[in-house]
Parts: sequence; structure tokens; C-alpha cells
Amino acid sequence: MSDLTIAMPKGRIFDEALHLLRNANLPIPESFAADSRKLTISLPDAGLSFFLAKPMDVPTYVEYGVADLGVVGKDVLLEESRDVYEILDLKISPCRIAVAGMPDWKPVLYPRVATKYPKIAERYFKEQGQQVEVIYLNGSIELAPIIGLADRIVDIVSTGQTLKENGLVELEQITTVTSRLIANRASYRLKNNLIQSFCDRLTEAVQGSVYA
Ligand SMILES: Nc1ncnc2c1ncn2[C@@H]1O[C@H](COP(=O)(O)OP(=O)(O)OP(=O)(O)O)[C@@H](O)[C@H]1O
Ligand SMILES: O=P(O)(O)OC[C@H]1O[C@H](OP(=O)(O)OP(=O)(O)O)[C@H](O)[C@@H]1O
Repeated sequence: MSDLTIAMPKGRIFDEALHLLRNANLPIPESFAADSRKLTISLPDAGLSFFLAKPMDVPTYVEYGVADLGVVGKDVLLEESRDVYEILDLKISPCRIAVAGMPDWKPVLYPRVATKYPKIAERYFKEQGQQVEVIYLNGSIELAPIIGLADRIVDIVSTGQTLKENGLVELEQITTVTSRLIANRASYRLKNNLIQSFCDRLTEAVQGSVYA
């Protein structure tokens, strides 16, 4: 059994996270790649094992302790509100969560807001003192205002290309997002030395990338 088990997100964050792990001098083999179908990898010499999960599920694995650590976007942490420690900002996969809509959008009394982030959206509009109807969608959120399902959307914006190509504009920024290293609460206590030294290595790699 490995000393530390780490849940890694499939998809966008994966390559950047691997790059960071390699910069931290961890012996990640070439076979651990985004296009591989293998979901687990063990590095016995480094005392580490990794598994690949859907990004939204990473905090769940960490909260339940089947992973000691996980890599996940701050957006997912805000949406999932899992009972985990956020221990390091990895400063990778930057983006933002924003409210967007058609340029000619006009305020209505009870607007419909389409999003993949219902809790973040509910919380944001509640803080703004605005009553909205939140409609959950799994993806292609930008479609909603175009085809008349919603007045506005809450979604990730990175380059802004998707908004632009669909004739939408960013109206308000809710928060900025980067990926974070998270830890299971019990592991953080019981494996503190191991976690701390893993975290220190990554901190150096993060600083190396930021100042490179
Ligand atoms: N342009 C972007 N769009 C979406 N997520 C982004 C973007 N840039 C960075 N991210 C980060 O990547 C994470 C999502 O990665 P990805 O799109 O691979 O997962 P997903 O949305 O669960 O994928 P799927 O399309 O399989 O549902 C987000 O949680 C966010 O932190
Ligand atoms: O600002 P940009 O660089 O264009 O990136 C933002 C887009 O990327 C994401 O969609 P994704 O590609 O994950 O597809 P989805 O619509 O299926 O969620 C996000 O939901 C936006 O649509």
C-alpha cells in the first residue's frame, strides 16, 4: 500500500497538474498520460499512488478518505462544499466564473439563470439580493440565452472565445478560479509529515512555474 494516495482530475487540469508533478521531480512515467485509459498508477519508490477521476468527484474521494490528497478546481470546491482542507493554490488552469448574457439583456423581475454551478449561482444572486430561477444544465451553457431557455448564464470563462462566438457578453465576474491541492482531514493529521513534504515539493514547483 502506498504512503499517499492522490486523486487527479481527468480532462483540462490533468496535463498541467502532471507537468507540475514532474517539475517537483516526482518520477511520473510517460505512460501516465491524458490519452491513456488506465485510471490508476502506483509509484512504490516514491510511496505514491494516483487515480484519475471526474473533476467534480475529486472532493468526494478526498472527503471519504479513499484519497489522502486531490487536485481540483476552486470552482468545484465552491460548488461541492466538501469537508476537506484546501492546502495549496497550484496556480494552474486559471479561469473565472462569470455571469453572462445577450448584449441587449434587460432586467426582468425573476430571471432564469442556466448553469452547471447551481449552488454558486444561487449563493451569488442571494448575496446580490436578487431572486432568480436557477436551471441546471450539464454543458453547452451558452446555448441557453440564445435559444430562449434562460435570461442569463453562470459559467466558466477562460479565453472568452465561447462567449464571443455565441454573441454573448460577460456581465459580472463572480470569482477567479485556479486548481488547488486538497487533503482529507484525518490524513492531514495522521500523515502530516508526508503531506507536508509533498506539499513543500509542489510549492517549490509552483513558485518555479510562476517565476519562470
Ligand atoms: N475554459 C475552461 N472551461 C472549463 N473548465 C476550465 C476551463 N479552464 C480551466 N478550467 C478548469 O478545469 C476544470 C474542468 O475541467 P474539464 O472541462 O476537463 O472537466 P469537466 O467540466 O468535468 O468535463 P466534462 O466536459 O467531462 O464534464 C474546471 O473545474 C476548472 O477548474
Ligand atoms: O472562455 P473559453 O476559453 O471559451 O472557455 C469557456 C468554455 O469552456 C467550458 O466549456 P467546455 O469546453 O468544458 O464544454 P461544455 O460546454 O460541454 O461544458 C465552459 O463551460 C465554457 O463554455
